[in-house]
Amino acid sequence: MISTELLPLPIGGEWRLGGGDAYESLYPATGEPIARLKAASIADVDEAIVRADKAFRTSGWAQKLPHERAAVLHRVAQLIREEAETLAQKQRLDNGKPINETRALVASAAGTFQFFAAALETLEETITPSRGPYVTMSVHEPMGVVAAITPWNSPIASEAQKLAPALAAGNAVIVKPAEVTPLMALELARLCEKAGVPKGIVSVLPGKGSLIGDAIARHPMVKRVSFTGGTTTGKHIAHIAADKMMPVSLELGGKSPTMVLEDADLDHAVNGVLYGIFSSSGESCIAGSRLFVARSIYDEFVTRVAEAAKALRVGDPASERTQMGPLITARHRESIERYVELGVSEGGHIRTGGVRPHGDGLERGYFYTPTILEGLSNNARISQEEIFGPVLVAMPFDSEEQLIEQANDSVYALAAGVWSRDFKRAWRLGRAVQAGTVWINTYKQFSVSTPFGGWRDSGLGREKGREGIFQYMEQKSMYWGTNEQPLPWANQ
Ligand SMILES: NC(=O)c1ccc[n+]([C@@H]2O[C@H](COP(=O)([O-])OP(=O)(O)OC[C@H]3O[C@@H](n4cnc5c(N)ncnc54)[C@H](O)[C@@H]3O)[C@@H](O)[C@H]2O)c1
Ligand SMILES: O=S(=O)(O)c1ccc(CO)cc1
Repeated sequence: MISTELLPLPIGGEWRLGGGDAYESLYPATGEPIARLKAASIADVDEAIVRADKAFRTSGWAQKLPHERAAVLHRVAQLIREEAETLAQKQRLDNGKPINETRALVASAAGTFQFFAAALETLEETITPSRGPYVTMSVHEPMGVVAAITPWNSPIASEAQKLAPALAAGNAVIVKPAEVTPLMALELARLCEKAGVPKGIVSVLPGKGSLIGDAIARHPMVKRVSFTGGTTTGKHIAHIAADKMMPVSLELGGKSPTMVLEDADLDHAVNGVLYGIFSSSGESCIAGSRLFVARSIYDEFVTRVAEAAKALRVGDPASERTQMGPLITARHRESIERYVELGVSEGGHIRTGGVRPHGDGLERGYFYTPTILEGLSNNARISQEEIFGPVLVAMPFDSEEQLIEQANDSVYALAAGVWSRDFKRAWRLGRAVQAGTVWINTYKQFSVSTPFGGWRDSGLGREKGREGIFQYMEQKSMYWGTNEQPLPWANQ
């Protein structure tokens, strides 16, 4: 247990208990409580937002010069690094990811603050070509109060990805973490305050999405929502945004194809396919959950992937040897089990996995074995719907045309992988596949300097990259008259 005390929340500049129901955050590896807190209430939502608006207008945060705000963000990055191990251990307890993964997430959060500090400090406004006796400039202003609504699968990284650019842009930020993983947002708010972000600029409101997330998105003072989560919730938020005429960015689900051609480096590809689907227990929006393999190498390749999947070390997230931890909740594991049953009822057969592992105390947590299904078409429901777990559907393909048609036959278009030694074929497929991110001879690599986002039901807008800061700014064009020449109606 991290603390037996109820954890206070930063609400409008004050750390106090939420006004909602008390609940416990559970360690997915054992089901034991690790923290207790009271969720935010609707009254907390209003208070946090009204105070955030005041802090935006009066605290001087928005008026700081870029290098001054950047210095504060650099301090946040430094504080994250100073507390990296404690944060990584807390993140492990909060969502059950193996410690090696949570260390990487914490490092990426620090890198994100550093990157957006640099993006802010080097941001240049534009002088546009003049078409008259004036100089025209395009400048950017902060929006006011913006909201970050995040999922449970990579909390510190998802939250830093929104908080850092939103703060860099000069806004006040309301963070709504997933109910089951509230700890990292609380830690980031604490570190922001310690680094010099004024009180009231960052509030954290954990609680039920349909209540607290919904109320935040609907609040008239919230000027933008940056949302990461499921497509159904994303569409709901898009409707709210349409009613308010509010810009919104949506990082949603995926069902990403990985394509292995007969000329691929098979050792490398086996490893890439495994990592693509089974790291983070498959609880990853960009999980490579549909595997297409050239028919001539299909049997050999899938046999190698299945053998390697069986050998993955599933277990204690605290151990550095562990490759796959538990799933987030018992309920989520049940949903994955139902999908696997559905796959079998649709005619698929389980090549490996499909069960809960036993021994070493694993029965206490929400563990599931790495699972591969075969014998299904790309039209099967489990080939089309996001499972968000360690379940791979393997399918052979006969031609590049058929491969592209099937890879693109999905409502999702978040990411894709191509494995081939032939540069021209890899290029052709990489260009033809519809996805926000394509990895060639690698998978699940991220860089904060590269834009990320999805097409179709996988989302709207892009996070990260230098342009990521513009999500949180309004654009303004300014015309400066340069001579005394009268306007057409002068003296009339
Ligand atoms: N594209 C990406 O970058 C990315 C990254 C990680 C996860 N995801 C997606 O996230 C999903 C898994 O996360 P999840 O189960 O937490 O998603 P979710 O949509 O259930 O919840 C995400 C967040 O939205 C809140 N929420 C839920 N209902 C809401 C409502 N009616 N109004 C406002 N807020 C609401 C939740 O409390 C949570 O904070 C998967 O679909 C995954 O693909 C996408
Ligand atoms: O793999 S995931 O944890 O789902 C994830 C989180 C954030 C991003 C965006 O950089 C991509 C993948």
